[in-house]
Amino acid sequence: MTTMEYDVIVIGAGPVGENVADRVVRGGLTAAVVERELVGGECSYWACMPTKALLRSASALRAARQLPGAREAVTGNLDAAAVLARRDSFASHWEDDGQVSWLESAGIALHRGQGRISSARVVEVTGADGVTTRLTARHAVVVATGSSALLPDIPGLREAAAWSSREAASARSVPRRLAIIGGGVVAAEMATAFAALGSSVTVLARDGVLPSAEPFAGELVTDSLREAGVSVRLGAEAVAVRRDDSGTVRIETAAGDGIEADEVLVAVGRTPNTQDIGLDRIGLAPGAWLAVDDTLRVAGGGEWLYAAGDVNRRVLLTHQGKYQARAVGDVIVARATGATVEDGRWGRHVATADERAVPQVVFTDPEVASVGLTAAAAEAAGLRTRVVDYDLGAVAGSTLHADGYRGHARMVVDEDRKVIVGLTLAGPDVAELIHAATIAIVGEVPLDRLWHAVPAYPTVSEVWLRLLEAYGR
Ligand SMILES: Cc1cc2nc3c(=O)[nH]c(=O)nc-3n(C[C@H](O)[C@H](O)[C@H](O)COP(=O)(O)OP(=O)(O)OC[C@H]3O[C@@H](n4cnc5c(N)ncnc54)[C@H](O)[C@@H]3O)c2cc1C
Ligand SMILES: NC(=O)c1ccc[n+]([C@@H]2O[C@H](COP(=O)([O-])OP(=O)(O)OC[C@H]3O[C@@H](n4cnc5c(N)ncnc54)[C@H](O)[C@@H]3O)[C@@H](O)[C@H]2O)c1
Repeated sequence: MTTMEYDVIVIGAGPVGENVADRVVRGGLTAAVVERELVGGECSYWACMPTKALLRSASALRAARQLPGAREAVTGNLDAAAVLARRDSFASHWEDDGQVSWLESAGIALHRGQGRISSARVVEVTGADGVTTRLTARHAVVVATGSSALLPDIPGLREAAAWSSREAASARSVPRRLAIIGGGVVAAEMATAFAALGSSVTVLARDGVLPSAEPFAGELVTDSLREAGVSVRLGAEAVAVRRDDSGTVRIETAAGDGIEADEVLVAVGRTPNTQDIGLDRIGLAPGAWLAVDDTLRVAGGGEWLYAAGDVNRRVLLTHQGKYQARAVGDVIVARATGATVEDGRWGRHVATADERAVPQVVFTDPEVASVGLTAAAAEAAGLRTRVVDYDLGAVAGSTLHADGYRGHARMVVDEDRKVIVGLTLAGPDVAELIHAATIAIVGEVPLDRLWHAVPAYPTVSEVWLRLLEAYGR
């Protein structure tokens, strides 16, 4: 068996693994990434990029239709084939040569195949040809293997060839009828996308729509899905699924209803890609999420083992995973070179923003942009809070932005420290507004000082002033 040695070995070349490797190479170490599918991972080919491409054209069309003058210029409907073609290009036609070239230019070695840890600091890579190469790491092994769609234990689901988010994101055509099991982020975004593309969509949202967001966000998205013709069944639970000989899928609910569809998408969360990566060889449980400390070192895994991105379950988002990648890359370099490790709160080598300052944008209609804690999460965390709500449609900038602009804003204030701990905006085009709130939360900017951060007139950002006025000085 061929053996090769590097300073750092990263298993998984998704957005997180690529960034870990880049960071350690920039720090002067050598690095190899191991990838069994496409360099770029879930995000590039089956998640963030293709799904946002599926949503964007419909969003632009909606925006034009909300404006007299522009509305009259829109003469047709969404061209589904053109949307799918644009999506194909954003998924790089499911080819990774562009990302492989980037790895080469960054000085990162690539080993294609399934990576498995065989002992401390040793990873064996089995390629498609069955040939195994042994890689040894002088300093660290980083698990960045990501996650896969969870298939719940509903009888008949597997046999019915249910779609996961992968099949939805890479769909070759638009099903006439699409049923979706789940009400979270994937379900809400894909219901929005496929309804706009022409599917007749039914959502079985057992636990509600966007249940982890502020309640008003889920309510606004539910209303708009229903206006778009989607059947949103709150509280409905699928208990059996069957595809008949004609290809029709029949879903039975706990309440005894039957729903027919041409495809069924299951979107009920994720499971870690740790089943077959050799965890049993080092005393860890295969198939489990990998718990890590703030420097991303795996609990019980030895000082050489780290895990970053989805696989450690801290936050299942690309931008947070890449933030972890920068921290873990830098801390590996620091430990390898004997430099000081800055692992205090907000230190260079920790991912503490994961705790309380995570931004997320859900690209539904309306968009839901949030950062930090919801009112309920802040209360559960024991904070003494005050919640301030404001009608986003009443801001001058919003009325200009679109006729009939509908939206809502909520600010959660920690009353003991007089700082914002959470902010949620739901409304058309709010995605680009959320970073101001992230800065306010991470910077722990006191409300008294925020009064001096004056939003420009007439923008939607004036909601900041309105929220402060509603809070009072
Ligand atoms: C439908 C959908 C839409 C999403 N949209 C967004 C969004 O808009 N914004 C956002 O921030 N996040 C979004 N996410 C989440 C985002 O996709 C993930 O957080 C992100 O991909 C995690 O990156 P990662 O590198 O940790 O894992 P992954 O992207 O899953 O990459 C892991 C890589 O490791 C490889 N691998 C696994 N095991 C092995 C092994 N043993 N050997 C070799 N290679 C291996 C895999 O093939 C894969 O390439 C979305 C997720 C889904 C499902
Ligand atoms: N725009 C974005 O940022 C974006 C978009 C898509 C996905 N993502 C990421 O991908 C991850 C996965 O998304 P997801 O939507 O699969 O998970 P999710 O955790 O957002 O939602 C899953 C939903 O399914 C429900 N559920 C669980 N088991 C169920 C069952 N047996 N039957 C019916 N409902 C059930 C849960 O209550 C939950 O509401 C998310 O954590 C998210 O971070 C992000």
